[in-house]
Amino acid sequence: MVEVDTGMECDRMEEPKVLDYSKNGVKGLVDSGITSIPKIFIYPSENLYDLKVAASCVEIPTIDLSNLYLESQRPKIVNQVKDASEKWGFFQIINHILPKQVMNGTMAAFKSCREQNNTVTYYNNQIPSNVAKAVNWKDSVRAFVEPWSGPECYDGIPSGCRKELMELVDSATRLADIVMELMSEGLGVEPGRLKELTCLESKKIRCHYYPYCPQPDLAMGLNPHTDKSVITFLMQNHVTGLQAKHDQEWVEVKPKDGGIIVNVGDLLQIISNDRYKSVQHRVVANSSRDPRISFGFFFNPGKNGEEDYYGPLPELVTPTKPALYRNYSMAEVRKVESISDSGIKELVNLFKL
Ligand SMILES: O=C(O)CCC(=O)C(=O)O
Ligand SMILES: [Fe+2]
Repeated sequence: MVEVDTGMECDRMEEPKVLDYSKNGVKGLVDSGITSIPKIFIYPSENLYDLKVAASCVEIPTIDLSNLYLESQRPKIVNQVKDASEKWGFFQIINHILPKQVMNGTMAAFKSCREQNNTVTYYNNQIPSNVAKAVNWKDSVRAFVEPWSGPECYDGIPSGCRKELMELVDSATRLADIVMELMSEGLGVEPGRLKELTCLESKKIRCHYYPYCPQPDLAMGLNPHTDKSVITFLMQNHVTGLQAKHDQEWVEVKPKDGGIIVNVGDLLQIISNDRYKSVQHRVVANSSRDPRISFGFFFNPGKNGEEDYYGPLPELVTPTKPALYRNYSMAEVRKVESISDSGIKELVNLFKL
């Protein structure tokens, strides 16, 4: 079963192929042998020009964490993280604490679950009609992990890879702690500052399966968006497709075995009072016969009360650099999230003063 909420007119949903799609996801359509894609996946022609933008040979920064605990090396690494977060909002870390066998093994387990059974519901775009250009060429599952939730929060994940994913989320959280320390130091505040704001406590997990697309120039794997999180970790298999926007160009994020892509979300742009930037990214439709697999781990503040306010860190607000955003509660963030999983700089625009 697939949940689709595109907010689009019904006539686009009336194609017979769409019925197949709702039974067994995008992968089901591909398995049925289609050679042309149903209309609901076709990007309107006025938006297609953007799909053609060639990525230049520029690459997102890669940061090697192997010498992190050598006192002489740490300032250099902090500086790299600061620079990448300010100028790119996107970087790849290597030689970190997550073993690549564990990451690759969990992605392989998810891939084989998608290919073997359909016992879970895959979701697709849940974005408002003014943003939804078309349904994305992918099948995804997700889990919301809150400080108060139990193991049932993983019920939406196929049982064949659930245990592996839960373990991976635990180790990724330990790594996020390290990355947030580096980012805090880069801002010139206490290393534990983001952790103290509970930014490691609430997590959203998305596992994506991007099947082969017979007409990749007409569809998108995932619409251009910025993440609403504080930070996001992305893991991807060997199939390319992810692109990040930098200097008005789409730059291909080349998969590195064992690498984890870190990106700044809207909430960190706000907390850092615009020092760090959330960055648009997208996934082009997969033209390779191999499916593209990716996991997104989104880290968010865990205090949800109407009275728990977040906003630019007071340490970063000065008479010459006043607060650029108002304070907000996570309840307000959740309201926006419940309407859209996607969108570009939605929270940044919403809380801007
Ligand atoms: O599949 C990817 O590499 C990107 C996923 C992503 O950006 C997201 O889920 O927000
Ligand atoms: Fe994203």
